[in-house]
Amino acid sequence: MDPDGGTGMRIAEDDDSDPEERWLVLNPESGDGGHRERVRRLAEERGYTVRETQYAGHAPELAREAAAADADLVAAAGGDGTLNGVVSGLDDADALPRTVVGVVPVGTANIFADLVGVEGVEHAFEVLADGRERRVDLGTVEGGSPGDGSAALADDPRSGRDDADDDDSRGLFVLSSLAGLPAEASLATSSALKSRLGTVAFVATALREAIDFDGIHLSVEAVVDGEETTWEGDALVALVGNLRGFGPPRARANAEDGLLDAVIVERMPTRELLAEAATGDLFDPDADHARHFRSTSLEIDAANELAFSVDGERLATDHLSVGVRPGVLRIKVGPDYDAALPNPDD
Ligand SMILES: Nc1ncnc2c1ncn2[C@@H]1O[C@H](COP(=O)(O)OP(=O)(O)OP(=O)(O)O)[C@@H](O)[C@H]1O
Repeated sequence: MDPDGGTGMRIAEDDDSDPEERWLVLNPESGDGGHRERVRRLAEERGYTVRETQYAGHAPELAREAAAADADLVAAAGGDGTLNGVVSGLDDADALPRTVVGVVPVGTANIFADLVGVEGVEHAFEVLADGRERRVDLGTVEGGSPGDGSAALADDPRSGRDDADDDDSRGLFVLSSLAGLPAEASLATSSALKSRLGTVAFVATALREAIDFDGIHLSVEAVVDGEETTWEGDALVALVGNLRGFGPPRARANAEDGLLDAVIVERMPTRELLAEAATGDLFDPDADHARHFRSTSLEIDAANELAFSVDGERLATDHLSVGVRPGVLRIKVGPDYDAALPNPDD
């Protein structure tokens, strides 16, 4: 028998499956908070189910709701923290393979959106409708000894999770995890300052201002090309990037290579610090005081508990295991994504 039975059933089925289930998780507090009505209106006009975060740490729960509703597309309207929350919630629900993620940049710095070629709110909705899908890596972090409760991603009560205790010290990152001076400064500094200076300028400025920073004593083990590499010493910064624009283009992490880019800026005499910060060489892998590893996993041990910034959220621990899950995040990107992607061989 003709599978359509001559009734046009096939067409009807296609029609049923055609409308994508689109969700938008909207953080009304991101950035200057003035975007709420506009973003909601743009989303509702386009058929999105809109859910607003009511408190810090709510985004993962809303993303799990979206997954339970079989959403095909979940957009995060906020900054990098909101995107991280959405991705984490979808991962909790094992929904990453069947869900495309997007970002509507209304946060303070919107680093991820910039790096995937999303230029603003209206543009974000165009990209969500017509943009290409790419599969990018996700970074993973685990702090402290598993289950010892010594570390927690702040502001993330992971409400509604049965396994909250076990997972408190674990997390994902789409951008980077960093410790040291910029993390301390970034976690402590107002959004307004960050927004005024932009990330790289902010880091350089923080470094210039904080010449008294004592550094952090770290030992790092990284697996590079299957071989273990170690580094121990006093660092100003330890940065593990998945997709991040620190340093010159060749040092920028490529989120599609299955590798993490770690840069350690060693503690250095003040005069040299000022000179390198002024010329923007601080994160150049060829600079005297920088060490660069392209690696699949890292173990970072600190002498004392440190504040790591994981996509801008705080994780306090004295031991961080960092890993990568290649190509697990399906993301909508803008036309300039390829230009923003580094060529690691440049
Ligand atoms: N309704 C809410 N009230 C208070 N805090 C919230 C609320 N919803 C989310 N948050 C918190 O807001 C923070 C995330 O902010 P997000 O990173 O999205 O924006 P931002 O900090 O303005 O921007 P960026 O990360 O780009 O600098 C998270 O710590 C999250 O838990």
